[in-house]
Amino acid sequence: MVSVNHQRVPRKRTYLMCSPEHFAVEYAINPWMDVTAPVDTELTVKQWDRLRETLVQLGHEVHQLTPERGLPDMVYAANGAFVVDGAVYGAQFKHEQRAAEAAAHRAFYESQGWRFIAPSETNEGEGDFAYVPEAHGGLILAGHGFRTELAAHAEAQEALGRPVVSLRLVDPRFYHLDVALAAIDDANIVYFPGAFSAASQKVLAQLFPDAVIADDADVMAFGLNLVSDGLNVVLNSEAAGLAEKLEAVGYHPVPVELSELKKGGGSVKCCIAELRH
Ligand SMILES: CN(C)C(=N)NCCC[C@H](N)C(=O)O
Repeated sequence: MVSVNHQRVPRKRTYLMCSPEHFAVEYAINPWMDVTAPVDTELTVKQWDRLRETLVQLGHEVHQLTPERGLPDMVYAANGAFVVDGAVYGAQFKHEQRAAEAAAHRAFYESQGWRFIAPSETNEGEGDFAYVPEAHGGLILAGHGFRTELAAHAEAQEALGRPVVSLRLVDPRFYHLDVALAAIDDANIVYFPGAFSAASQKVLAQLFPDAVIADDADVMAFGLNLVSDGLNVVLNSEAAGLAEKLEAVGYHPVPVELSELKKGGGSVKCCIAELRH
């Protein structure tokens, strides 16, 4: 691949994470979860700590949500809400096993003085919503097909006052938008076209002609489940091919190992909610 000399500028972020001390695979609500596969809790906590330290070393602020016993998926903090311009659109989980997580997120945001909008439609927060602040004046990309209902996209638009572009996910392995698409800076994205319907692929190609296009190996390695500050892209260490593609266009890949959390069907992004003032 040809190396391009782009001047990428990082922007300091504020994140929310939730420690995996109660993480386990006790039920299977996505194709990646296998209740018979053992999880090493000590290693999970170690890998998660490393991820948190990586963000802090990159200069970001990381808040923590208190994990609750009996909510083994609470570590996937990105699913609890979607925050844009200081407003918080709360989650309403599809599966009852995760339903109680929504209240914990709401309590966090309300205790910190954020403007919280309670949802009446099923949606899984940043799992299915991404924000690209400088694309077309500030665009919300939203996934539906497996978890978040289409009606939640309209509700989010009313709650947050930004245009929402609905994208249909068609492959159950990529059941959340954030497995198949990520903002890599304030104006551009990386995505795996095969996760989307043909019409949604056309929409993405029209809106983001310069997007980085990921392949099968990238998405299967959970590479797109990343967080970026505009320069540094923190992503699963298994996604070496995607790291190379991003480096070739001027980003700085920061690989982290998250093998244990992949057993629950998530990686870097799922563990990190962005708090956007
Ligand atoms: C990248 N993804 C998919 C996320 N945003 N969240 C992971 C959620 C995993 C959880 N076991 C579940 O199935 O809900």
